Amino acid sequence: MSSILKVENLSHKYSTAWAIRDINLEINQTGVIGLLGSNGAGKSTTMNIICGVLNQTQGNVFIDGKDTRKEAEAAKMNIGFLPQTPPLYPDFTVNEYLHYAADLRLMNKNNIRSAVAEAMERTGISHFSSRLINNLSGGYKQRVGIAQAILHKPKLVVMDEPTNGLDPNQIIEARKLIKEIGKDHTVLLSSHILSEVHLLCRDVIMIEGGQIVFSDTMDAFNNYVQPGSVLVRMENPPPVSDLLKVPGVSRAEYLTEKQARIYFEGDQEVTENIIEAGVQHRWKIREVNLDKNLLDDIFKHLSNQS
Ligand SMILES: Nc1ncnc2c1ncn2[C@@H]1O[C@H](COP(=O)(O)OP(=O)(O)OP(=O)(O)O)[C@@H](O)[C@H]1O
Repeated sequence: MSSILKVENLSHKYSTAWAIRDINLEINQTGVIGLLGSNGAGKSTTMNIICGVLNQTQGNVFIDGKDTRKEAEAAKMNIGFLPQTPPLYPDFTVNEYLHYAADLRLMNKNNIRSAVAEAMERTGISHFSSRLINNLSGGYKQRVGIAQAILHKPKLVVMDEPTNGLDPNQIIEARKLIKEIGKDHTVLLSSHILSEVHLLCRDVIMIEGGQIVFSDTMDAFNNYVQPGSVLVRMENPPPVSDLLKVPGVSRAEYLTEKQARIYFEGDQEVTENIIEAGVQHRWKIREVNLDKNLLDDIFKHLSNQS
C-alpha cells in the first residue's frame, strides 16, 4: 500500500539561498503529526511544496502514491490545506464559500451539498451557514478554513500554524477540533509552540535551518525535551499565590508587571490548565509561550546531534 505522504530529498531555493535542504519524510497512519520549528526554519516552504502551492527546486512529493508534479490533480484529491492565512472570501456566506471550494476541488456535483453540510457539522459552523464570512470572529473564520480543508475527505490535511492569531479560548476550541480531525485523517500541523505540539501530536518532526533535526514519536521527543516553564502575558495578572493553585504549577514569578514565568514539572497539560484557570478567573491571558530561550536551547541541542 502507498504511504499517505512521502517526501524524498526535498530542497528549495528562493533566488540564491536554500530555504530547505534534503527533507525526507514518510507518513503511513492517521493522527496529528507536528512539524515544529522556530520562525524561518522552513515549515511553510515545506508545506507549500507538499500542497502544490510552490514548486520545489529539487526532490519529490508523493501523496497516496501520486507524484504531486506529474499527477498533480490526482494527488490534490487527497490533500486538504489550511495555509497560514486561510483563503477565505469575506463577501461570501459560509455556505457559498464552501460550495465554491468544492467546485474548485472538482467534486462530483451530486455530492457537494451533503459534503458541505457534513464539513460544517464537523467543524461546528452549521448555525452560521448563511452568515457572511466577513462577520465571523477569528475563531469561526479559522473553522471555515478547516471546513474547506476537509470538505473532500482528503487522506492528508496540512495546517500551517492553525492557532496563530487566535485568542486563548479560540485556541482551546481549535485544538479540540484538530484533535478530532486527526482521528480519521493524517494531519500535518506546523507550529513553533512546543506545548501545542505536545498537546496535539502523536509524532513530531523538528525542522531547523531548513533541515530535519528530529523525527520520531512524541514519547521519544519527550526524552529530549523537558519543558520546564512557560511565559504567560496577562492583562489582569493575579498574585503569584493564585498562579500556584493551578494544577501542575510548581513555581511562578513575575518578569514584568504583566508577564509571569510559570514553572511546572512533567505535566504536559499544564498550559491548558493555565489557560482554563485564566478564563475562569478573568486574568485576560494574551499570550502563552514556552520560554523562547529554552526552545532555542532545544533546537541547538538537537541540531548539534544530527
Ligand atoms: N518568498 C520568499 N523569498 C525569499 N525567501 C523566502 C521566501 N519565503 C521564505 N523565505 C525564506 O526561507 C526560509 C524559510 O522560511 P519559511 O517561511 O518556510 O519558514 P517557517 O518555518 O514557515 O517560518 P515562519 O514560522 O516564520 O512562517 C527563511 O529564511 C525565509 O526568510
